[in-house]
Amino acid sequence: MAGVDEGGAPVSMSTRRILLDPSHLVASPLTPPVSKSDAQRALVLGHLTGAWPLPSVQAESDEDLPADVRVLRRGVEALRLPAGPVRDVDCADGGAPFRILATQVAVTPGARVRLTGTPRLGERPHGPLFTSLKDALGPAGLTLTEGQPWPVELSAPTDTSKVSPVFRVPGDQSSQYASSLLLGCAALFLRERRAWSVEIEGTLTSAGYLELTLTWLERFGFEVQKSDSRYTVSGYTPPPSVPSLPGDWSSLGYLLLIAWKAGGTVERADAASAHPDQAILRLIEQVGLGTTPTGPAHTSKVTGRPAGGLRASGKECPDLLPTLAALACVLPAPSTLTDVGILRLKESDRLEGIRDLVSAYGGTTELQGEILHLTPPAAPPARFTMDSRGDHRLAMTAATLSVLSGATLVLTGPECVEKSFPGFWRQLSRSGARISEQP
Ligand SMILES: O=C(O)C1=C[C@@H](OP(=O)(O)O)[C@@H](O)[C@H](O)C1
Ligand SMILES: C=C(OP(=O)(O)O)C(=O)O
Repeated sequence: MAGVDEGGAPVSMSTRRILLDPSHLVASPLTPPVSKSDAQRALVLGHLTGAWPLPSVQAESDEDLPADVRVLRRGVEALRLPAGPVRDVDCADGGAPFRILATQVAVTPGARVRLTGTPRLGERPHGPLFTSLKDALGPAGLTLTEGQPWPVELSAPTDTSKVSPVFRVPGDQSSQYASSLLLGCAALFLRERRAWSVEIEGTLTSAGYLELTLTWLERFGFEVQKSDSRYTVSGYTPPPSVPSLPGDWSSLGYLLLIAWKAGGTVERADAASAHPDQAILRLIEQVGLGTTPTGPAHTSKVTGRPAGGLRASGKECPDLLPTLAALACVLPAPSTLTDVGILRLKESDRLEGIRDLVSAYGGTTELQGEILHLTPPAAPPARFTMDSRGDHRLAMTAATLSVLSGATLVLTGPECVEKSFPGFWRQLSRSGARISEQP
């Protein structure tokens, strides 16, 4: 969770500091957690179609389960209780869990839920999703009230069969609005047996995540028709088996770079995954690094010598941009990140976070509209410091840069990795990085 210091600079609310010494790396196998984006979709669809508890989430050890997956599971459990008093669900820092749950509450007949979260989650944009829910389901009796910013309290209608079956939502701030509403359409289709649609207005950002939602709907047996910017859930046939969950490609982004540096391997790198961050494979190839399958299935090693700079877009893979910024800091030429505006709306202002990290490492950035030019330092520093601002991706990016460069890192607020990758520091230790608490 992020706050600001006396001078107004963003800082982590945590005062815990660690020192990371990357000078004794050893080749070892590194394993990512389950993908939180895949698991959240599968949990909702498992709940709707009778696959509960979801076997593939049950199979994960609780200590390795991303906090966002635990949030979503708690929310669904609240919806499965008999109708009764208002239930409280703390969404912590989870953007997707909060947005997905808001719609699921709204489409669960008679549900009454009070959602809360961190101050940062409260200030991230949610208005267009709420407006869409109220426009479509308000006439049936949905009420949605917002605190300042918490709690967000929803009371769902008991009968939605008379309203027009369409949600309209803008696509430019977050794909999560459309994904959340489409999962809502699946719930409404199952109950009413009539087609429900999401109409996306304007351009859609992070489009790969809406594709991921479509993939999961299809895996669970839903038929979804697409025409222009309208997605319609129009059929359901139970699938022969409940799909399993892949490892997380966002987390594999850090691990692939660490494994490259340490000469180790990554596991659970499933090329059949539909996660947008699998783009990391193509993006590292761009600069001369490549993966080779080795040993057991879904295990790879990374080899190569970087040549040139990289270019990547926040529209395609927003969550990889911090990771790629770390790689860009050790490349022999400047790099370019495009469509970076979306990064301001994440767990922290990640655009500012990336620029601060590059500068702490001795590099420079220049922002031209939506394009960030990044130039690595002529010589790497021996040591750099960073505050995670409570943002898991900034914490893991800073650690990755430390490993890639050999520079010692002093990091404030390391525990935020819980959100997507609770075992990150353990995995890093496996590759020989020495982590100690700082007074
Ligand atoms: O749907 C999802 O699971 C996600 C969508 C993306 O967000 P936006 O669509 O808000 O860019 C991504 O950044 C986030 O980590 C997870
Ligand atoms: C932005 C992220 O997640 P969310 O939007 O679900 O909080 C993320 O994990 O980087």
